[in-house]
Amino acid sequence: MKTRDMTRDNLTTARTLSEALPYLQRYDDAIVVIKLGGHAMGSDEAMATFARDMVLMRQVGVNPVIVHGGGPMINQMLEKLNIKSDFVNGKRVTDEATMEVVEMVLSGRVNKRIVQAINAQGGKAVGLSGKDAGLITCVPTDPKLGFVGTPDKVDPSILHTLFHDDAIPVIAPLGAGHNGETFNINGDTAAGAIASALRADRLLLLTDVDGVRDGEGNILTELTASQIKSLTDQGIISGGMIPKTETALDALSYGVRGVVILDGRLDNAVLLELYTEHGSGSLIRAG
Ligand SMILES: Nc1ncnc2c1ncn2[C@@H]1O[C@H](COP(=O)(O)OP(=O)(O)O)[C@@H](O)[C@H]1O
Ligand SMILES: CC(=O)N[C@@H](CCC(=O)OP(=O)(O)O)C(=O)O
Repeated sequence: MKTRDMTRDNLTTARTLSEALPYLQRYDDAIVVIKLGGHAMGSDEAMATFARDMVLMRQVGVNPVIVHGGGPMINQMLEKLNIKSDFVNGKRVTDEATMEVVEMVLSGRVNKRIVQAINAQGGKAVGLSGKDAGLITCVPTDPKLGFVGTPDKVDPSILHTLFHDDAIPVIAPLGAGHNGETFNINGDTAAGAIASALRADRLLLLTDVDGVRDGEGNILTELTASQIKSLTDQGIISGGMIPKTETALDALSYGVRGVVILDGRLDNAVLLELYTEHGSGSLIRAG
């Protein structure tokens, strides 16, 4: 994507959609999948800025698809209900009671907060989960993780219908099982599966760090598959960063053009990545 005289300054000082719009080149029918992690969801003001960016992208012809997380919000609700929760390699061990809470929190409060924020900015957001319209069908990831699912089949036809109708899909990371179960999918994994099925131009993983760090704590602005493997083997990539880098490599192997792991708490994080010369965060490309 090229920039038309877009700088960080004129983007972040634009107060209204119409002030920012002239700086954004049209990019018709590009598909950009954005994973908004729970840690990247900030105040109502930060959510409004994110929502404004989504509406701007749609206005210049891009089809944004938002896949959200909500791990911290699930934790809060589980705590209130006195349900203990453990993670293995960044994935929540999910029994039946936990699954119920995960679905209520993700498909309910978290999904609708994003939908409402986008609609308040003049967009037409539609909230759904992977269970709607056969979007994501799952198989169990590992019997030890309970109802944690790995996407087995993704049918993105509902997303094309929404694009055609000028709508912005907002997707909660849940999937249907082959036997009527509900599965909890790590948000990054769900975003990667959707980006792959859509052959997206970009997958952006928004989180609470400014990229992937090496052993000395420096941000790696570009990363290769072999660096990811070596950093993971050394334990430098750990916890919640594991599903992100795994997702990046999978998505690239399915034809997604590039994956960026970046700080979603920055103002205009998505537009700065897509429209400024240097972008931000860690870019992972094929090859
Ligand atoms: N090498 C690394 N570089 C950067 N962050 C890392 C690394 N290894 C582990 N992390 C951790 O991964 C976290 C991001 O994952 P997670 O908490 O699951 O985010 P989100 O909720 O946004 O999906 C960071 O806050 C950081 O603590
Ligand atoms: C299987 C699994 O771990 N699912 C996640 C789904 C939410 C998520 O991914 O949220 P973040 O992106 O905010 O971390 C969970 O239960 O927390």
